[in-house]
Amino acid sequence: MKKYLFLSPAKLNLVLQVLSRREDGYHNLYTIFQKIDLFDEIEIKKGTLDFRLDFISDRGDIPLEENLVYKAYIKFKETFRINENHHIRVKKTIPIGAGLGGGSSNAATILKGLAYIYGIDREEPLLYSIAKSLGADVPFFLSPYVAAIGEGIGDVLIPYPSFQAWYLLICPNFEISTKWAYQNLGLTNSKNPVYYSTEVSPWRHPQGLINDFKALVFNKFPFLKELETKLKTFGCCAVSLSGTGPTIFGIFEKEPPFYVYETLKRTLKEVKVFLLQNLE
Ligand SMILES: C[C@](O)(CO)[C@H](O)COP(=O)(O)OP(=O)(O)OC[C@H]1O[C@@H](n2ccc(N)nc2=O)[C@H](O)[C@@H]1O
Ligand SMILES: Nc1ncnc2c1ncn2[C@@H]1O[C@H](COP(=O)(O)OP(=O)(O)OP(=O)(O)O)[C@@H](O)[C@H]1O
Repeated sequence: MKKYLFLSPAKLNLVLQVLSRREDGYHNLYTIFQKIDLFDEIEIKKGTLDFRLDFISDRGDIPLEENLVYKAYIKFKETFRINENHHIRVKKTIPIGAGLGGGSSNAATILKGLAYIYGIDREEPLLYSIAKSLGADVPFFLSPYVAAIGEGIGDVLIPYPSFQAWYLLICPNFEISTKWAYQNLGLTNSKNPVYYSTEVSPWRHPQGLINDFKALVFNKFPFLKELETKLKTFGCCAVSLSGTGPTIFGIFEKEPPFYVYETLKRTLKEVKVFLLQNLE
């Protein structure tokens, strides 16, 4: 029985602008995605007698039918007519519902992993269609890009440079529903995006790191605004919210901020703190 191990990375939205509402209930975006070195582990055992999913997470289980790993697995098997069974083990490290795209990344890793195992080209358009049907963030994780501009619902990808940085993440231990955030944004008019050049990092851009969910989310959870203010006092060159939150990240360009990391870990309660880098 053959066993394969895959890493499923998290993302940050360095920039997230919501431009217009669409007929299908989704929104058109201009976002900058960045993959970072925080990973879930996914092990796939091929040719087992039955199917099994072991989901190891400190937040408890997710009902099988709702798990994006299972959804991706079933869609892959149906599309490519695979009859074999598998045992899948997912070890979560990426906090769930944190704005880090963990579920979307797991789905894309299952698609990429099974494509590898069954010799299907990673560029196969059917893989992209499955990815899009699973969620707006999944195509980015399926793509080979470590950083990309996402347009459309986030699925139209243009490669973007992966600028070197240290990312200090603070992840409060509650979830923010993405659906709730989009529904409560109250977007009435369409707008044009602020475009970011590839010449300088987005945090060196004159407009800084725009995230259109900040006002909504900070208003509902003032604790996040406090975290942002605290991070700024530690001398990072920019601070923002990832996705619809609740993760707040600070950027340090030159030295790894070990002291700040240790201080925040020691003094903040009910949060997880990570010191990470961009994938290259
Ligand atoms: C917040 C982000 O993570 C930023 O990258 C994404 O925009 C959300 O991506 P996702 O979690 O993969 O989103 P999905 O699972 O496809 O959609 C969850 C809900 O978010 C809303 N949604 C999502 C993406 C988008 N471009 N417009 C939306 O309005 C929809 O109400 C949808 O019902
Ligand atoms: N394998 C999975 N890992 C994490 N969450 C999953 C998974 N499968 C389903 N989910 C569900 O998806 C929801 C969003 O989880 P996820 O960790 O992807 O959130 P997120 O990082 O906020 O996503 P995004 O930034 O894409 O909006 C959770 O409420 C969770 O129950």
